[in-house]
Amino acid sequence: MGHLALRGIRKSYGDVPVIHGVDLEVRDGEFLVFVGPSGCGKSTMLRMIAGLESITAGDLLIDGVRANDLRPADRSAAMVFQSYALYPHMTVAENMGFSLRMAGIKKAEREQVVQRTADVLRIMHLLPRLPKQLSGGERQRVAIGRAIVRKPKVFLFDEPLSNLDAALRVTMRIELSRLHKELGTTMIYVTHDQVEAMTMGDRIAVFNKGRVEQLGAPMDLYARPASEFVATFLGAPRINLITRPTQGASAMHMALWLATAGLAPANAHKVGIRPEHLHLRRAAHGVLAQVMLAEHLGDASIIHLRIDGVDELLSAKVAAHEGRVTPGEMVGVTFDVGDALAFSADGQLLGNSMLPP
Ligand SMILES: Nc1ncnc2c1ncn2[C@@H]1O[C@H](COP(=O)(O)OP(=O)(O)OP(=O)(O)O)[C@@H](O)[C@H]1O
Repeated sequence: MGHLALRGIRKSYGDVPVIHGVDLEVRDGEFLVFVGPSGCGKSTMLRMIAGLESITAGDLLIDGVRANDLRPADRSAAMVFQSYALYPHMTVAENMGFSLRMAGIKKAEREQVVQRTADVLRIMHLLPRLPKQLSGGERQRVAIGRAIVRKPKVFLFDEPLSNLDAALRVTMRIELSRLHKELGTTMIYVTHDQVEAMTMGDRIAVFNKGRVEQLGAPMDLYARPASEFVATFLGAPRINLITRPTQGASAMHMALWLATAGLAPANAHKVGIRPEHLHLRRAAHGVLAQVMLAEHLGDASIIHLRIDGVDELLSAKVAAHEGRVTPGEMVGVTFDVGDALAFSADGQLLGNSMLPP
């Protein structure tokens, strides 16, 4: 089992509160991602679960048992860090077996567990090596192996892939997802990378300034973000936000607002529309825009557009054939109003007049 309940968790450093009351259930066997911008408190939250930071107020329950005052070693939670923290003078096999040795497990049994774990992680060939003889990705696998041998109820990952290059990060993402399926152990994974969050999590908790802003399945959060903050944080390029035009706004700003916010509630302050929901047409169709920059990615293009009187550029993500435009060119922008999200002046998703129920 590996069920966690966080009830009203708060954390202050001295007089400074950094976690303002988090309530969260982590299901047994779930892969839960904590995501959010730098400084929002996700690492602090993870470290409180691990027992590396004290909990100022609230209750942490692991399988129904209050764990606030348990020592890290007694929580059955294994943490994997961004820096691998391997013992440099020990071989991979010794590193992986270290916690078992400390627990007084006999050599033969230790070796068996290490071999089996190395097999799962596909690092059998690395067992005799020293950490300095490993690549970054291999070191990270060993660090994970060292956590697995302890058979914890929950794995805690603190940005484990951020020291790896882009290609290796993709490979390790897939590896970790496979490992999660194979082990079926509860995992909590901290990252500021929304792609990792979207692709790895069964559910995502989006943190903002020491609070959980929204919790849910990745695609639900993407399609139905509770706030402007969540809408902006998930998705790259980021969602386009169009502010309600005030008196004296340009005709094109008015046209853009009416086109996107046609069905929005009367108190809509901003409308968001994702780049993949914008389409480019000839200038006579839709809202008139000028191409400022075209980024061709091969399979798709990101087109940055200026609309007369609108401060921020809009970005459109279109198929390569649709993206054959040149800077300076005038195009028409169209979209399906059903794809637009309306937000109130305080950034909350409004009504659902534009979304299917
Ligand atoms: N030991 C500490 N003493 C005082 N303040 C701290 C301490 N550790 C963290 N903080 C503060 O608590 C807040 C949350 O920090 P935390 O490291 O949890 O953020 P994070 O979301 O994990 O950010 P990052 O992605 O940059 O690691 C920050 O404002 C940080 O400055």
